Amino acid sequence: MSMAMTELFPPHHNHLDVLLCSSHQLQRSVVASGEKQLPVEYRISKSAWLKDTVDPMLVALDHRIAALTGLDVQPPYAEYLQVVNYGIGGHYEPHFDHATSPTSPLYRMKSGNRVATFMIYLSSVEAGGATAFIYANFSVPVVKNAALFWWNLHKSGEGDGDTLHAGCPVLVGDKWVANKWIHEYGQEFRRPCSSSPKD
Ligand SMILES: O=C(O)CCC(=O)C(=O)O
Ligand SMILES: [Fe+2]
Repeated sequence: MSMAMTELFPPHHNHLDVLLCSSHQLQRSVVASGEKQLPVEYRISKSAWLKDTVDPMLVALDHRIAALTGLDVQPPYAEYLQVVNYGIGGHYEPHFDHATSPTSPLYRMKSGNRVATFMIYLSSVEAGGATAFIYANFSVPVVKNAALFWWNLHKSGEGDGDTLHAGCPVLVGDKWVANKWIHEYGQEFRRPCSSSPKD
């Protein structure tokens, strides 16, 4: 598994605060379960999906993500931005971002599986809330304006088990993140396939 961490904007810039205005759209988060999307006790947060048309900031953000990753993030090659808010005790237990079953609702976009995750921290927190990579054995603290990027799939298209990760419980504070999930289709010439299981 390879991962990159970047600073999307300098730490005290508030470019992304406009995304917090999505709060009126926030609803209890769901997860893909079989063919459905359901609220579950292992993901306690609220989230909202933001189309690029909501604010020009989102178009600029897409351009920044495309420049940093070299990937095509236009729909349907990537999902809309998902803004997530965790209160005290909010968490997301260990999971994969990619689909692990062929009947997953993640395939409804007809652009393949989630090849990569670009996750932005929109806030810091006073305590707790780190993103923990269970098998890779490290965790990333919540630092406002930092972003994480990782590949969920090997170049063969197989899921990478080392990407199992969790959002640890928030102990003090209010945690905001945004996810941009990038799909396999559209990236064929940007991240070519390989039949080697190691790539
Ligand atoms: O909140 C985090 O640190 C992780 C979030 C996450 O893994 C997800 O939304 O899929
Ligand atoms: Fe995740």
